[in-house]
Amino acid sequence: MKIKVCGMRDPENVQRLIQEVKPDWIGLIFYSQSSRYVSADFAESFPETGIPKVGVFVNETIEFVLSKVDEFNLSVIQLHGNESPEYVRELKLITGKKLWKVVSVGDSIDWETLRNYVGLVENFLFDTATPKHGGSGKRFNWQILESYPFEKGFLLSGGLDEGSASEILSLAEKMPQMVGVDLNSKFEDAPGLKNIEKLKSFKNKIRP
Ligand SMILES: O=C(O)c1ccccc1NCC(=O)[C@H](O)[C@H](O)COP(=O)(O)O
Repeated sequence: MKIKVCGMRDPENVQRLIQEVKPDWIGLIFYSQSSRYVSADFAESFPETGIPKVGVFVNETIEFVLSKVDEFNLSVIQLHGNESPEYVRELKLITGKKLWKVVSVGDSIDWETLRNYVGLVENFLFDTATPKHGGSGKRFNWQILESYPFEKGFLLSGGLDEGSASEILSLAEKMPQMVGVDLNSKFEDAPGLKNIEKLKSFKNKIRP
């Protein structure tokens, strides 16, 4: 089970994360209305981690995404808005990067709508629907995922906390397509500042 820690931006906090937690991905949020927004000023102070960086974007222009891919040496582009399959196809052609499409989950999911993305993205990421797009700290009803009809991998997200570990492992047993989890606000002392002890404890539970 892979781990993405999202919403990082404090250089010292990033260093501790790399040394003590060693997640599989580090998420940087390029959505200006997020309290975890990574502005251009961070590019120079952001340490080179050796861990793949995932850039999170919400309905951005391709030019903006390209500029952040270059500035921050991003490995993965996470699309967290209403990006169409046509947009995703164009971005994939231009950047050649791995793309993750976020599915904002409310009461149900229309699997047919997702079918158009299957050949384009590396993974889906299921997160709780919220007007702020992400970082809500709220869980959705994971039972909805049990009818997931694709072989395509996905990450689970939305309000995951230390107490979620055993339920996550049970879900992963039922769903081999689940490649990882995305951790954010429930592991924070302040927006963009992660609690390293909580993350270590969660990682030990999920990958003892
Ligand atoms: O975290 C944010 O502030 C955010 C805002 C707008 C779009 C995406 C955002 N976060 C991206 C993520 O992938 C989060 O990890 C995901 O939404 C889960 O967050 P949480 O519910 O706090 O665990």
